[in-house]
Amino acid sequence: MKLDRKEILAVLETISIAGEGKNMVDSGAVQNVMTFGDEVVVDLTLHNPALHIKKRAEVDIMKVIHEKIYDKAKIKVNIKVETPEKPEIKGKSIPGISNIIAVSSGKGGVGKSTVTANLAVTLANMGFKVGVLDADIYGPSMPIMFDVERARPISVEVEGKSKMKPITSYGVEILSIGFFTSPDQAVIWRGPMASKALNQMIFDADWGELDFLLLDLPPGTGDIHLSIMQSLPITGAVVVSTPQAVALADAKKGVSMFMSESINVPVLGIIENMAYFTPEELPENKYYIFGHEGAKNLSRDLEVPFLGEVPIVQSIREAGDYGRPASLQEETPVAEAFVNIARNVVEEVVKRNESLPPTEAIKITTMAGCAAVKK
Ligand SMILES: Nc1ncnc2c1ncn2[C@@H]1O[C@H](COP(=O)(O)OP(=O)(O)OP(=O)(O)O)[C@@H](O)[C@H]1O
Repeated sequence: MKLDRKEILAVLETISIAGEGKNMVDSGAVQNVMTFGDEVVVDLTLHNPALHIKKRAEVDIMKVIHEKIYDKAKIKVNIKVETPEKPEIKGKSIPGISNIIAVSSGKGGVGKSTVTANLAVTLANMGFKVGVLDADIYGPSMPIMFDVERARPISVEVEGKSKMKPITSYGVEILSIGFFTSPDQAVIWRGPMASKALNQMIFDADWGELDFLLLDLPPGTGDIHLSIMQSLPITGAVVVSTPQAVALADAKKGVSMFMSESINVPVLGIIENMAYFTPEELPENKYYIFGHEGAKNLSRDLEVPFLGEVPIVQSIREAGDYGRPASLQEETPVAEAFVNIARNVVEEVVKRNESLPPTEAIKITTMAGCAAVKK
């Protein structure tokens, strides 16, 4: 059987590289196709070094040729990765902080702060050094969730400089924008103001050595996020969503914000909160009141890892209000859910650090009209 190069190109025009809109021929990913009898060699250039994207491209090419042209074709796919020059500036390195993980949600109220607090204590219990920076300027909730509402960070002298000392609770170092405002005071933060305050809480604080600094972002995808990501070298982002369609639509926007070319923060994965309701006394009974596996399906569609699910449990809400994250109650389904999520997050961070260079603070180049960015 003699394979025809043009026919091969035509079928490759029906598939695309994950995360790219155009088909792989029009996008320029297919550099060359050669045929020798029943053999095909496809040279592919990708811009994303992620292993799963390479694998998926290879599998798709083989499948489409086998299915549509010749089922016994011998196919070889040569993949070259060319990372495009990114519009990034070197971020100030933060001595001692190994990984900054932004926890975000497209929609408010989906449990982003609850997930951040529980993930933090779980990681700390696993032996990691963990900090939480509560950047939720619209409603900082870490002081309540960690029962340190009245605490005020003190200033300490570090190498001749005065630094803010984070508050420690349940083995986690915490700084919150809420420590500097009174609970009933409405503070209107503009992007640059908030990012200045956050910068101080990162660079002028005595965090010590941290394996993970979790950043509890405000909900949404506003210019405040761009300001924050412009000034901090974020390792990766985690997106929290509930399963219902309205939340998923916003989570999708959140993921695409991080993945957009101008922001380019790796998405470590999606966490499904309030995945199902389970009565404490009957943990086997699951009621999918907000829909079934919505966030899991979204992560499959967007080709980002699914990091795990958290049920709706009364004790999670009570523990949040009481100021002792629910996952501290060991050997409960909630604690197990967070151990699973924490393991997946660590695994994704390790993978990310192996496959990509350190994230630098991002210079936003396409922000015409955005109040947060001074040109
Ligand atoms: N899995 C859960 N089970 C029960 N209650 C939960 C769960 N997750 C969150 N909650 C509760 O839902 C409420 C909102 O959660 P949380 O404040 O974490 O949301 P958020 O997404 O951070 O909100 P915001 O938009 O203010 O940032 C809280 O009362 C919290 O205790």
